[in-house]
Amino acid sequence: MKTKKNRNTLRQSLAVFRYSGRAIGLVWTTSRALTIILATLTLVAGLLPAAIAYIGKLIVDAVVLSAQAGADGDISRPLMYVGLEAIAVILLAGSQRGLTICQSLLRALLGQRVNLLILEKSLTLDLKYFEDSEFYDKLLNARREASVRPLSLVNRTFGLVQNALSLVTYGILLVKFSVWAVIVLILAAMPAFIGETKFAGEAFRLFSWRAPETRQQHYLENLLAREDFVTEVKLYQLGEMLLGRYRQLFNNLYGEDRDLTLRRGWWGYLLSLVSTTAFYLAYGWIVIETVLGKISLGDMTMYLTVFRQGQSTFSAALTSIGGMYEDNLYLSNLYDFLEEQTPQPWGTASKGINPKDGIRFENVSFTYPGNLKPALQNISLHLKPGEKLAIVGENGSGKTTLIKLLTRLYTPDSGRITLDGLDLQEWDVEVLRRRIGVIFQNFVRYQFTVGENIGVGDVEYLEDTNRWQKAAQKGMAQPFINQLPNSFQTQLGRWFKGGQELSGGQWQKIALSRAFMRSRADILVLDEPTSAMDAQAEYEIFNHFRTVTKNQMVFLISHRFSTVRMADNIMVIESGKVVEQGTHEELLATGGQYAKLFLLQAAGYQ
Ligand SMILES: Nc1ncnc2c1ncn2[C@@H]1O[C@H](COP(=O)(O)OP(=O)(O)OP(=O)(O)O)[C@@H](O)[C@H]1O
Repeated sequence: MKTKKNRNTLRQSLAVFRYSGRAIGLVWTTSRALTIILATLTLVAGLLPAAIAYIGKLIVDAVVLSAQAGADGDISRPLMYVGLEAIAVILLAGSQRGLTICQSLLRALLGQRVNLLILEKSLTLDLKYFEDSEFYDKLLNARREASVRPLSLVNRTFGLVQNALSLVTYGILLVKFSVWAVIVLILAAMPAFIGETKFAGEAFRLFSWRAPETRQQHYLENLLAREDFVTEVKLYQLGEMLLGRYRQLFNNLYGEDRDLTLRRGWWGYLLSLVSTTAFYLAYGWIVIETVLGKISLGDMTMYLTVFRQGQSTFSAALTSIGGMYEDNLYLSNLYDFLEEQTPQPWGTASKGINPKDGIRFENVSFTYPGNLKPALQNISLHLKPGEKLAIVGENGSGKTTLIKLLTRLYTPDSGRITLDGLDLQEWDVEVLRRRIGVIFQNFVRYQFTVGENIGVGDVEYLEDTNRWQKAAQKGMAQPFINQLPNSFQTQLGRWFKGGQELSGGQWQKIALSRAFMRSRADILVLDEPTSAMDAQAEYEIFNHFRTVTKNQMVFLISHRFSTVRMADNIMVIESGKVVEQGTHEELLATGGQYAKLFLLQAAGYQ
């Protein structure tokens, strides 16, 4: 039982090195040359202190010998040793300076590398991961300190190797004095070593548990300090309440921090007393042996150096281990994130079986992860090339979800969606997405120029001013863009110098133009494209709609019936199910849900 416990404690302590290998691997792949230099300098810096201590002994012994010989004494030998020590000290200083330079260079390279790894991984992940709070915690943990922790671990690992080398060589020098002294010193060092690893582990667990609270804190900071929230925070007078929550979170976290810091400091001090006492007992022993004439003055000088430096090397090693554990555990978070399972490999098809078939939904059902109620149930529809479909339904009926399935942001739980006769899953997702132009309700307002805000609709032509203009014309954005100070070159948003803010409707025109920018796309998805536009703009879009989307299949979601009428076919959904389908005239004639809502809205205008 006891041995098992001991083994566990040992394993826990050795876990310090679990991620060191990976961190070194990361450094190795980041810059081989720097890793080799770092390793070499570490070796030199680790071995030289013992060599210097030994030369010190040679100096004293040679001096004593020469002094005893009086006037005939040999002065050249002690002086040669002094020269040798000077060279060793110069080398040591050089290697330490070299280590600092390597670390500075690596800091920049490694920070960039790890950040890139994290961002590249984020790109491969499905939308569902970003809606999952646990995943966010992982992402936050990985991104927090991504630029410093890996290098810190490498520095500490190498630092520890350097300290260990020094301690081992000190040990070798000391063995000559007494094996027992070495054994006692090692045993006396163990409690401090184990204590340090234990507290460092605790610090990490605290750090991981806290991810949700830290995320809440970041969120509150954002609410209080970002321009998109500030209007509402001021007008609803939320400032004090939000600050109160922020303070409360800090106080809770600080309480835990303070406890751990105090315990760690107190125990660290107590346990290090054990090793210090052992050190000084051994030191006293050496003094006695010298007085008794059992060892030379040179030996005593050497042991004196070994003890002084051994003590400080040992505490440096302990500090390294303490920090290393935290770095290590940070890396475990990072790898947790990087090794998050990516979705199964996507299909590879770039062409369908029957290009004239268009899009079909066959009995498609879908429930969001974590929800009980399906968002869509048994949806079937068919859209031939060039046809326009409007989807109508009350809030939460499943319209946007249908679009998310079509754009393959989510995968149906049952049934299938085909494009040109081929299941969406079989399509190469890049090819598929190139065929779709889309504007969502919560489109992104990039803090870029007007032109780029439209250009992002087709990154291949991001900077193509001709295409910007054509898209802006289709999206009804051209007239107001012409009035902006720098036309298409006007910087938008307030984050960067000279940025202009647009109105809600103007932004929507930019977003609509962005969808039209994807002129090669034959599927256009418009989720509430005109909800913020004035009546005139909407009327004009309505008039030109058929011409500008002539060859495109269009999915149009709108609560405005004036817009809905643009479509060939209208589908009414309720609680995730299709309840009516037909042309505007057909649905009016049926006198169902559509007719009811249409008449309701029309009555509002009379
Ligand atoms: N990311 C999500 N995770 C979990 N549930 C979701 C998510 N998005 C939507 N839902 C749920 O799925 C249902 C359908 O939502 P959807 O966004 O498709 O509605 P909608 O018809 O587009 O509504 P609106 O007219 O308000 O835009 C709703 O009950 C909603 O609560």
